[in-house]
Amino acid sequence: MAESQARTRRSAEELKKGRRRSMSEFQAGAEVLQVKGLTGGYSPRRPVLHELDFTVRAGEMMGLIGLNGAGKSTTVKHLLGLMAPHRGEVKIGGTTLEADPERYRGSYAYVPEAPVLFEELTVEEHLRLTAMAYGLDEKRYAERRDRLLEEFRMGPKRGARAAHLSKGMKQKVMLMNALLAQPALYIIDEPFLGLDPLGIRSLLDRLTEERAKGAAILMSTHILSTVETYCDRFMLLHGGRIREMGTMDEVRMSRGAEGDTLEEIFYRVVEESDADGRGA
Ligand SMILES: Nc1ncnc2c1ncn2[C@@H]1O[C@H](COP(=O)(O)OP(=O)(O)OP(=O)(O)O)[C@@H](O)[C@H]1O
Repeated sequence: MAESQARTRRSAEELKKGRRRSMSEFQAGAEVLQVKGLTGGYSPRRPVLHELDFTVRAGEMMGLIGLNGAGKSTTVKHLLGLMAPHRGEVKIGGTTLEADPERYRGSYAYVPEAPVLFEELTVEEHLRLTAMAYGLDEKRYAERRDRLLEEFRMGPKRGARAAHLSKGMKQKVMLMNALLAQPALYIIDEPFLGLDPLGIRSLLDRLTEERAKGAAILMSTHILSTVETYCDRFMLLHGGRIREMGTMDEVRMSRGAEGDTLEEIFYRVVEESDADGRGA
């Protein structure tokens, strides 16, 4: 146990080196994520992403959708700074990764599709680690922790080690960590995998609340009905290109597709893109 606490402290110190930017530092509507001309991928000779241009503003939820292999995860890897652009740039919190790595990394929380946890740490130790890393004071930490444990129905598991949690519970810990930190930008990859219906509802309610408080949210998912209901705007990637972007109304209007669902628009865009030879 002492060893796990020491590890918690060490990891927190590592994370704390950065200057964290919370969403309260951003004006409503400010462009928290700015992507300009991003061309990138795994080999400079064969880019996967082509000239992506988009922003996510404070107080906005953007859905990132596309078929398997469209380039969603590759886009996210570029945003996280795990891959360098071949051309173009990515700014988070007003800075590129090169210009100010600490501020850049401190401005977002990332929730991956597959949970990444310390097997030996308990649920509560994970939350405490995040609180230490983001410099939360004890009072605020305790308030947010208790609320999240209740909302995600994880109270009974607060003392359980990650190794002993179910798949969905592990995912909940990742989400609770992000929500505890309250960053300027949430980058969330397929958040609903493994969550039960109550967990999905809690997450959507909380994301809606965070957005109302000024958070910017980029959410990649295959659940189109959720994008249609909850996201302010969406971008549809196909073959590493943005083939549609905007609000549902904007896209319907520009395509003359009044009354169409996102699913109908999605199929049409994919068919058109394949027909003109620019598909995946
Ligand atoms: N590590 C890698 N090395 C080389 N190419 C890769 C690698 N990972 C993905 N790719 C390729 O990049 C392209 C985009 O893949 P990506 O994982 O970004 O798709 P995605 O939209 O996230 O798909 P999914 O919905 O299946 O998660 C695909 O052609 C894929 O084969």
